[in-house]
Amino acid sequence: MRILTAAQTRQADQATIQEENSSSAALMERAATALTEWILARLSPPEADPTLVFCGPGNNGGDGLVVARQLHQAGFTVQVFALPAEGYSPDFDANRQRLPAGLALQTLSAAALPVIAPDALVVDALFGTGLSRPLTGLAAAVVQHLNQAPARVVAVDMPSGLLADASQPAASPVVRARHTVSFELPKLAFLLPQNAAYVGRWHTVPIGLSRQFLAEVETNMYFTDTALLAGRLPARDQFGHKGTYGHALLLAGSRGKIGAAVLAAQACLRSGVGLLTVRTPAVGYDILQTSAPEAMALTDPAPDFLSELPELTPYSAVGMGPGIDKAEETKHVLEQLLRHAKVPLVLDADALNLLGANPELLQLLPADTILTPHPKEFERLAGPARDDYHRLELLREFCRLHRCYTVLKGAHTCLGTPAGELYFNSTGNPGMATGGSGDVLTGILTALRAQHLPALDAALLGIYAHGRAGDLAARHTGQAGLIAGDLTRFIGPALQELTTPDTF
Ligand SMILES: NC(=O)C1=CN([C@@H]2O[C@H](COP(=O)(O)OP(=O)(O)OC[C@H]3O[C@@H](n4cnc5c(N)ncnc54)[C@H](O)[C@@H]3O)[C@@H](O)[C@H]2O)[C@@H](O)CC1
Ligand SMILES: [K+]
Repeated sequence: MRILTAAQTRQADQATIQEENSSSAALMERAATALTEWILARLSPPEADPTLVFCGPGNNGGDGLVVARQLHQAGFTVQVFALPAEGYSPDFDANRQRLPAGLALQTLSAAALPVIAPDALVVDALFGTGLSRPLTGLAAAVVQHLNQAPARVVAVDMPSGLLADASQPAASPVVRARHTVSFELPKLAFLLPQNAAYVGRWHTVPIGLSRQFLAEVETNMYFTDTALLAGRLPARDQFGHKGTYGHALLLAGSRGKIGAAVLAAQACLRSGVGLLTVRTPAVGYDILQTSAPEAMALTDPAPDFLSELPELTPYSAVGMGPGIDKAEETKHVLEQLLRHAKVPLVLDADALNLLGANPELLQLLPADTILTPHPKEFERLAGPARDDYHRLELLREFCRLHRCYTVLKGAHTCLGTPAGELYFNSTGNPGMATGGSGDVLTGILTALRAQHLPALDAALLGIYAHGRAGDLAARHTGQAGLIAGDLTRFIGPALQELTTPDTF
């Protein structure tokens, strides 16, 4: 699905209203009802006693008034408060009129902010996508008051004070929500680690925004879900043979890190490749032949690290990096690979650190190479970022400049493309923050590229399947107990879910 800016979200609202020939009040009622239902599905009145709803002067506040009315009607003990303002939005005013007699709107004042009981449910409807400047004065004081309360906060659409798609102004407070319930689509802000403490756990509720608008709006940010992946992974050919599915080469491992080569190899084998050859230094030969017997082993003349590039003709894709060393000889292997490879490349780990330390090598990167840095490795490639938003700008620039696909690994792994698009992944869990997880990803991506998938499809599918394998594995191991080797067992099922079925 697409990720919209705040301005595009307003356009989506308008397009929906026009398409349905309805009104913004009707859309507000629908949106707020979806949010009320989200609460009612989780809490009954005694579990949310009292419920305090804090409203701002705009349509986010209007949503809050609707939620307050509906929860009151559902038997919750509700108090509803509004920030004083010179003017309120028309839909706010209309919903103020609709508050039932037993539910009076109280105006907030700095001198008497309401006491919030520890087990209260707080609905934060102060500001949503219309926030246009830093919070100051009473609005800031109310946010700080909510943040000091030990209550459970549910934010309507956005935690108040957070901008949907841009860096936070310094010193502007933001509500720390336990849950954020967003209308229809996630906001960019939810996907960045620096906002996690404000957003809490986020959820989307459908509000029936115009399908046509959402399908056609021009954006360069996407949230990778199964709909976005549909049709990208073809079913296997009835008459296919191992030659049909490519021959991958992995350049991996050094003394003490042959495990990385093994993990990448196992993942590659589990991702549908026809043949796999793994080139390790001599120290890796026995280990690899024993732990990944389906792979062919090719030994480098050096005992402990890679020192020579093998003949590349047999291979349909090459992955380099898992467990390698930063030795000068290995740098030479990388340079030769970049100069001579005529097939797709995947670069990871110390292959990226070698690129970072020798930026002249970046000029040799073949177009459509996939790089898989974590944030620290990315910093070595593209320089330090001021914050998560700036890092995304650097990612866009880097991919454009080097015509490459860069997989910035993290909770919502972000794929940057040469066209300047950003794709945020939707699968995976914190159990995957464990050594070897990245080696598995490199194996998957190399396999998909070896099978002749375009770089974008291979990257999107590989990242998603890697996370999904982690989610499936964690059902058995728990998150803390998950190790990278567990992922390899679930790559097959994850890819199977994504495979385009044969249709009649
Ligand atoms: N437009 C629509 O049809 C719909 C809008 N919805 C809701 O409307 C929200 C957006 O509504 P709005 O565009 O009215 O915006 P908001 O309600 O987020 O905020 C706008 C109001 O806050 C004031 N304001 C902005 N920054 C401020 C600051 N720093 N300090 C003090 N006041 C400030 C503005 O002057 C304006 O009165 C969404 O987040 C969502 O909750 C939903 O009801 C769905 C339908
Ligand atoms: K809010």
